[in-house]
Amino acid sequence: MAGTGVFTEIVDGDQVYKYYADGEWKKSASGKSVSIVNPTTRKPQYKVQACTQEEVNKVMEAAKAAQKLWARTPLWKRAEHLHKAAAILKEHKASIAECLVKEIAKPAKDAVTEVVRSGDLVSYTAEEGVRILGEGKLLVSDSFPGNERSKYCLSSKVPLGVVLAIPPFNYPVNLAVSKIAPALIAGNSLVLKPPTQGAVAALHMIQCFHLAGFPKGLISCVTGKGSEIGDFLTMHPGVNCISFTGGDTGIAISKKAGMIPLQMELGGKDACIVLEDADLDLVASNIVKGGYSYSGQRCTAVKVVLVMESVADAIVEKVKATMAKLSVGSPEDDCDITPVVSESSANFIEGLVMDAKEKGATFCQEYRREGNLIWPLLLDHVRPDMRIAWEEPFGPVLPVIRISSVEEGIHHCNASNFGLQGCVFTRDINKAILISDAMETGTVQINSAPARGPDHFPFQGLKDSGIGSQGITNSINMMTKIKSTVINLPSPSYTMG
Ligand SMILES: NC(=O)C1=CN([C@@H]2O[C@H](COP(=O)(O)OP(=O)(O)OC[C@H]3O[C@@H](n4cnc5c(N)ncnc54)[C@H](OP(=O)(O)O)[C@@H]3O)[C@@H](O)[C@H]2O)C=CC1
Ligand SMILES: O=C(O)[C@H](O)COP(=O)(O)O
Repeated sequence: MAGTGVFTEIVDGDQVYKYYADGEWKKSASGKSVSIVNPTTRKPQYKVQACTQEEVNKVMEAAKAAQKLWARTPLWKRAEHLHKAAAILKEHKASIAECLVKEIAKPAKDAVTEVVRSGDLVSYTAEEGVRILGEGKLLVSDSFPGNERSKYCLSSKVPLGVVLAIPPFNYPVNLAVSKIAPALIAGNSLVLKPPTQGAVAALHMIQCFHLAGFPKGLISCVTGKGSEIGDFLTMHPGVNCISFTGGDTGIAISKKAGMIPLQMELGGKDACIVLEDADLDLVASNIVKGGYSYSGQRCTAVKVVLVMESVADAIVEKVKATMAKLSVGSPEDDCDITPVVSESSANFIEGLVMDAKEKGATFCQEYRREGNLIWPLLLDHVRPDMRIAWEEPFGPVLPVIRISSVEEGIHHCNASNFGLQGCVFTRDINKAILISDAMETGTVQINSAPARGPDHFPFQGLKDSGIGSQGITNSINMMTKIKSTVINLPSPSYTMG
């Protein structure tokens, strides 16, 4: 159970979860806490410390000192620690999943899956790090005009220093470890600022890393509202790299952060283009899975369907029939559709729905909402003048735009300020490749809904969807810099003998 057994030390007598610094669980000197509201009950569920700027300063100092020693720790030993953390994480999947259910209303089975997936991600990162960080490059000077073979350049990857990780609410464990593990294997130290909704799950995950015996100060976790301590963290001179996943906040951070590497995974408006020759059953099941899993609260959710007019009626009917099988209710009951994360999020989604209603969209189901719970909704005959055609609801509401040519679909996709993923359904692989090339998104899925996983695949967004690329290998590389050592010979090496 959350906060008990090996997790007892992470919570104080007043049931406020502590923050983690210098290898210890601590209460903030602020004396203040931040309340986490359960999206289902809409009542306070947990409390976390509201850390102070002074506490952040101390964490940064400790992280800097610990990193110096960690960078000298053999790679295989760093990997060993990560494998241990992965095993402990999986061992405690039930307790961590319980927090995900209560804090972010993630359906019970998906919550367990998130933790197991996270353990696998940590192990894979340890293995990949051992492989790719052990490799370097040798260059000889005479491959460039005007040079003899008198210089040998050896380049290898070295850590950046202190990495600041800021994940979003929807995958507070998985999108935290996808930053923590690459940072650590590459020899960096790590400061985590978890999302407020999801902070307690993240603190449990950090305890698993603590139990794995990482050196003091190497990993820290400071809690508090992003709006209060976020700027102080992201503009802190002690930070050498920021890895952020979330919404528009990331755009603001990228403007404020100093001259340090940034990895930004932001929002999306993933389009699903359906051609006349597509397997319509496959399309319908992918639209429902892609559009409504975790109630549409995935950056990679299908967020607009662009379907050829000739098959639109058939697709809409099939999607409606599949949607009718979705269960709606509480995450504890493992329902498919659960309450969205907050009342403000539900209000925002409702605003998009009402705008579409006023402008004449066809409602395939009756709009229904109770508290934060919104029943899955498909909106047909959506037009470009409706907000839902462009904005990301992050909820179980999906617009269908009927198109008369593939070009129209590509045009709509590319007119978006987002460019995360997209998908195309057709039996014609040649067309699929041409459409994929034309879509301005970081990834295009052919005949499947968008998805980030498997976690070792490159994952990146164009335009307002991000900077850089994620995925295990890319994240490890991103959290290193190249160091060259040049051996200068007294005479060209091929002159001897
Ligand atoms: N491309 C991708 O991989 C993904 C993108 N997203 C996008 O994220 C959004 C939903 O997630 P959500 O958590 O609401 O996103 P937010 O951008 O609101 O928050 C993300 C994180 O940033 C923190 N934060 C808030 N303000 C600041 C600040 N000024 N400085 C630093 N950190 C800050 C938040 O903390 P706090 O909670 O305390 O406010 C949270 O940890 C959607 O737009 C979605 O598309 C989500 C998942 C994946
Ligand atoms: O935050 C998100 O929405 C995730 O990055 C999506 O991950 P998934 O596609 O594996 O669900």
